[in-house]
Amino acid sequence: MDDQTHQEKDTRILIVDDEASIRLTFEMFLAREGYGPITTAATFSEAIEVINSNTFDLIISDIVLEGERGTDLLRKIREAGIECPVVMVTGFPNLDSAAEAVRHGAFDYISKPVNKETLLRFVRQALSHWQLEQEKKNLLQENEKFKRYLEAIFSSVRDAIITIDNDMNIVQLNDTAKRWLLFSDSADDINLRTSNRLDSYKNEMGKACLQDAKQVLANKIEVREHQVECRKPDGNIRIISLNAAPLEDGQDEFNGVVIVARDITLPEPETGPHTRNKFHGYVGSSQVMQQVYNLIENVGKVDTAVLITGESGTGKELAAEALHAESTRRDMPLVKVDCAAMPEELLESELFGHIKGAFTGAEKNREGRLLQAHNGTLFLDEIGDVSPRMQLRLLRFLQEKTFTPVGQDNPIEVDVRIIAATNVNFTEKVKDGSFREDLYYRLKVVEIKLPPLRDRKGGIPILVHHFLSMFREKLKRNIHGISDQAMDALTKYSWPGNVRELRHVIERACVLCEGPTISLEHFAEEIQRQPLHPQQTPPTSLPQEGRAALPPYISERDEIIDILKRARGNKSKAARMLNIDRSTLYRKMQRIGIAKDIAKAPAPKNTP
Ligand SMILES: Nc1ncnc2c1ncn2[C@@H]1O[C@H](COP(=O)(O)OP(=O)(O)OP(=O)(O)O)[C@@H](O)[C@H]1O
Repeated sequence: MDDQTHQEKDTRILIVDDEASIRLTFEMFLAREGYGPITTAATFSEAIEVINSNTFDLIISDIVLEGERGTDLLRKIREAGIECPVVMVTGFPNLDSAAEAVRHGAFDYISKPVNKETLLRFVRQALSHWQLEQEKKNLLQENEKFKRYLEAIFSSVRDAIITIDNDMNIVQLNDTAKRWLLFSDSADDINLRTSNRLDSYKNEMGKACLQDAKQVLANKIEVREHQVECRKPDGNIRIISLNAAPLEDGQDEFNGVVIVARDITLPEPETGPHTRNKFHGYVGSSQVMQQVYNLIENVGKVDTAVLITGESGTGKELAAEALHAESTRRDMPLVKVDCAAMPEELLESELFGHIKGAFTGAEKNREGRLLQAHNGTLFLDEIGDVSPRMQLRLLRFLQEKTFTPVGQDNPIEVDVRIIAATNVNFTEKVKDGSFREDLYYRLKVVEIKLPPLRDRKGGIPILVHHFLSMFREKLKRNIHGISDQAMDALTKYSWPGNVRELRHVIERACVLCEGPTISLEHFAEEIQRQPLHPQQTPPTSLPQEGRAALPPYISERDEIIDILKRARGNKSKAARMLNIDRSTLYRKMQRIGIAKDIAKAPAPKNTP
């Protein structure tokens, strides 16, 4: 340390000695070197008094003070919380007590007689030591403050943050991360169950973190936007997007991985507080899907016939599976028959069975599907297409609970629950006489109507993420997300093939996608075209009036703001232009965060 440093002003030194000559000499030596202000005290009590009312950078004290001991003074100094260095001055007979003073925290001791050079050398050393101590203390305080600041950020962000060392030990994780790793919304059990090994967390979040951490540790490069479905204990799923990056210190030392995860689940419109976004094989949380789930749950338990209606690909087979799973018959067989897939005679023996020799080619007895479904459920898909003769046979079975295999005389009694599905308009068929009205009512004791996907477009993002996760796993692709434009196109497309078509589109995109993000180019032309040619969008979307002047890739938010402006803030008119009802418009505005007064902004100049 440079001497000059301590010879500058404001080096406050206290000299305690009962010999006036020593006090004076020391003061003179030090003052000449530029130290100061210098205070002197002749007695123990005088020293205590000045120590209590001043601060010092250095105290030089005789070890013997007219009956009192310098070591007592040292004790008093430390008790008062004063940390500056204390140098003891001692004569030969007191060397032991001086050494003891050092053990109790004195910086050092100087043996008498003390010449100028020795004194100055000790003073320099003590002060530079003191300065180093002060710097260390300030640094520690700064570090402590910074740590607390980081901890505050760490615990107040809604994202989950986890840091992991090179051996997969969790170094730090915030409360959100704990909750997601433990699937618990209760903070109470967090501390009880947390482990510091990342691989001990076996839920989707834990597995995804582990996978990303391994990848970062192996390649030392970032993993971005890894999206996973995480199931909460209540059955709801959240879409979590993970970013994992190498944890490096300033010197390019690799210290592990930092993972930041964010819940990117998009709220579906019309969801309430007790909504489910997953039910058996279904994904979706719109109001209409809630009704479907509730109906399946309630009807599942009763043994009535159920008719499931809906366009192709809306999930009718899923409904049949869910109904069976909800029923008391769940451990018995669910037998499925696609009535449209075979001609009448084949269907008859498929359903009712036949005995050997019943017709040409019937070489042995065949057990029908009805018999196979005994005590279980028979799912008759595409029931709208069956012939009048088969309709009559089915009606008899529903009335009598018995059937007769082809070529047999004796009826067989079975206990089978019938679930039928159709994608044709039954009322038309009944009206034109191609389907028996009596059978229709027998089948339709309860009807479950599945909405086309174009009528519940809010459900598209969650389905997209669901299928993305599914095919990422299945095809072993490293796809992490989907671009906004691609998602926009998917939500604008009319989906004539409903969820099945969406599933195929995502599967195809995953096959074609070589990078981490699905984008427009991975879709067929008719889907890509959507945002650029809004007139291609389904009839339930914007009518021409609202669309004509909208730019390409317009978002739902821009679309609504634009229409609200055109309607000069009149929500009923805007809702009409958007082809939705007023309450849906309000909900959308609330969800997307459009302030009510935005609508009052002046209409664009080019609007009529
Ligand atoms: N809400 C949904 N969530 C997740 N997957 C769904 C949903 N609806 C349908 N699917 C999936 O879409 C595909 C088609 O569903 P399903 O076979 O049940 O439709 P369907 O109405 O019976 O069709 P079709 O009338 O053509 O037989 C299946 O892979 C099914 O798992």
